[in-house]
Amino acid sequence: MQPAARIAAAAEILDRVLEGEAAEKALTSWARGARFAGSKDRAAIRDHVFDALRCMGSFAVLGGARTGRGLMAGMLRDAGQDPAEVFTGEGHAPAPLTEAETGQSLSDDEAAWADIPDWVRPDFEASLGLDALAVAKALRARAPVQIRVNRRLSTRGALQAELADEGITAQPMELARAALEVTEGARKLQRTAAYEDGRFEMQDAGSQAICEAVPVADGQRVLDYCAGGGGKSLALGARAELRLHAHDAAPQRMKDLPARARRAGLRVTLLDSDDLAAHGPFDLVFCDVPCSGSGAWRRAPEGKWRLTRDRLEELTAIQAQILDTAAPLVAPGGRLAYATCSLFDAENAAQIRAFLERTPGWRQDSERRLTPLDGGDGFYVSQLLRD
Ligand SMILES: C[S@@+](CC[C@H](N)C(=O)[O-])C[C@H]1O[C@@H](n2cnc3c(N)ncnc32)[C@H](O)[C@@H]1O
Repeated sequence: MQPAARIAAAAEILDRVLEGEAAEKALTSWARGARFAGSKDRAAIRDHVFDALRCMGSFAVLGGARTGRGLMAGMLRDAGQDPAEVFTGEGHAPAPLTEAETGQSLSDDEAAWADIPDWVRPDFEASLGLDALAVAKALRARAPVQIRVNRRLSTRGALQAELADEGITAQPMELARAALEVTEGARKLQRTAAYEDGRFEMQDAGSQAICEAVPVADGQRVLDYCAGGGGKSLALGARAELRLHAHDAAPQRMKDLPARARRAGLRVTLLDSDDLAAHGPFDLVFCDVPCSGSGAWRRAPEGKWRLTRDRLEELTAIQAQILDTAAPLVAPGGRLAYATCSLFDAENAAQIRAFLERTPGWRQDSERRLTPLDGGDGFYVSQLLRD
């Protein structure tokens, strides 16, 4: 496909996303009806769609409309290209832009704020303080690809060399001891023997860093209370001989975890809600709670535009309830790690303050907040100790 035809396809897919269809679904159904598109075409179209979702506010202004065409015209203008050169109507190129589709220019700062929904901005600025504008700018860019070396089975140096043999370039990161950032060949990662054999996992370095911040020791009984696919379980289990247990309110989310754990050389016991108390108490309960996902808006940009004030309030209520339910599962002297991939105080420090106020017998041991300025996604972890 010509570059202009890819832009036309992305515009068509974006129109469906703007009507409410999930981006992944819209991309898949488009690809099904477009057998002529090769893997490079599909990857380029996907990049256009996700770039537009990350920068939907600014691209709509630059392109003159919050439509698939407007967003694509805005994307081209943002990159310093004249959209008229692409919107020619020739072959499979999109039709020429109309007068109504003339966009306005934006400064870098204005573009960054246009890409934070208006209702979010006050909380965003209050939570991030002097970093707010820089973080808003960082959220406009694609997320880097980062992996976690499974230090049970390899080292960063050995894995770096192994990946280099497959044409994949990766650099060690400071943010986490097991993190590598992949700068070339990322699309090949999940087809390598190193991946098949569990020598690395796909995991953002911020996510790794908050797991590394939590101390673990051989023999400890550990519960990953909101385990989902098990990213945190696997990261914790790679560091010590733990008795690992995983739970999720939606148990089907853990369906791949036993196989993932086996590949990583670990064993995890899956627990239903009714079995938790019988298997407790635990030395460590890790609560990677459902949240706004604002720290990961580079990776999952649809969430930024779909989040509402009501949903944020619902999430903070669920988080409080998880803290209240998980805390009694911690043994006396044990630890509860509360983690989010949110940038908002309401889901982070304020949530912990409220828990400590209503729950005697607990104190905060430490707290860490990361933003995309640290090199990975935004994350928060508070570690609480039970008397
Ligand atoms: C942030 S995700 C977990 C991601 C996972 N820990 C990982 O690293 O791959 C949050 C998870 O919490 C689960 N969840 C939602 N409400 C819950 C509740 N009340 N109790 C336990 N888990 C819950 C969701 O089903 C979801 O899988």
